[in-house]
Amino acid sequence: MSSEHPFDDLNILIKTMPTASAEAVAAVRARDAQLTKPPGALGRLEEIVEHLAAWQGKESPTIERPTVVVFAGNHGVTAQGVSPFPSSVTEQMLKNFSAGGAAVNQICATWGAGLKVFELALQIPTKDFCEAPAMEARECAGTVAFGMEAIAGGADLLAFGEMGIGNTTSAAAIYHALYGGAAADWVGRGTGLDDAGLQRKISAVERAVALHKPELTDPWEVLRRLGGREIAAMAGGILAARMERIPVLLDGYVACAAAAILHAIDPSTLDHCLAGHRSPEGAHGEVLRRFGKKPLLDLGMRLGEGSGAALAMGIVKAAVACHRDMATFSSAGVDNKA
Ligand SMILES: O=C(O)c1ccc[n+]([C@@H]2O[C@H](COP(=O)([O-])O)[C@@H](O)[C@H]2O)c1
Ligand SMILES: Cc1cc2nc[nH]c2cc1C
Repeated sequence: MSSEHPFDDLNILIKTMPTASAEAVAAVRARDAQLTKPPGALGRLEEIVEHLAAWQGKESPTIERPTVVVFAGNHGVTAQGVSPFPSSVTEQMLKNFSAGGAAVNQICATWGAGLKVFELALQIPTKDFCEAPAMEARECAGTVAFGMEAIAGGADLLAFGEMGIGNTTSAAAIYHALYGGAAADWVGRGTGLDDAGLQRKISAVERAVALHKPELTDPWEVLRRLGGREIAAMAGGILAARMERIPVLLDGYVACAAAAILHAIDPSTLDHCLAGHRSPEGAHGEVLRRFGKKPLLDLGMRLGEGSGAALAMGIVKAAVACHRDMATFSSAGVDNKA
């Protein structure tokens, strides 16, 4: 980050993003027409392969190193009584990820996907954004940059996930700041708040957005004031994936708050992303609608940790396997339609 304003380099990078390969999509469509099935019969699996080809820039897309990257952070806003779980769970879950005991470990193992987990200064929670900006500008931009570095390792499909007690309050505040309406439109029960807790959470989001409103002129400022480190790092990861032409599967309600920051800067920043799933938390469905993305899965999952996107990796792998390995009408001696 060499520029005067910590986010200037990111804005410049966004202006140089690669675009989709129309040639690769045309090649996929040509092969698809020869495969032993009625045209269009694999439905969205066909669109998935076109998406991968467009963004990998490959006529024959590959999923050899699917990887889930999870970032973890702690949140000062938990002081407002907005989560039923204590902040200690964030670090304890990191140990659980390392030991292979979390849900996302099992889902990744099922598909042979890699899992990388990064903790972001868990001992120093972000500031309570009901009282002050969550992060300093350099800290926030530096964490976005950390997220960009974290994708190194040769992945050909990425999903970004998070762990952070209190972070559904941060995500709700980001959505309320970006999209307006009432705080209650964007707030859900997170890990299972009761009615009184839900009212505290709505009040916290209302007060935070009202406090910061005059300064929320730029989406990066929304991230800095109302976000968390894991949300900043996911935004960096999504952006770096785009620069490396790696398609991304978006996870749930919290992961999409990172995507929403990028989308507010320039909607085309999410063109390389598919929505992995829809979480029942808050208004995730409405957020995906604003992105113009239809989720691959809708299984009532509201866990976070990248689990919904990780599960959708299996669908994506199957789509690629069909495209790559199905026989053609001529190779299998199957009569094509007249
Ligand atoms: O991503 C989602 O759709 C989602 C919905 C509800 C909860 N979570 C997870 O639950 C944690 C935050 O919940 P909370 O109630 O502490 O704000 C955090 O670790 C998230 O990964 C995640
Ligand atoms: C136990 C637990 C596991 C999680 N995984 C992601 N968020 C979580 C929140 C809790 C509380």
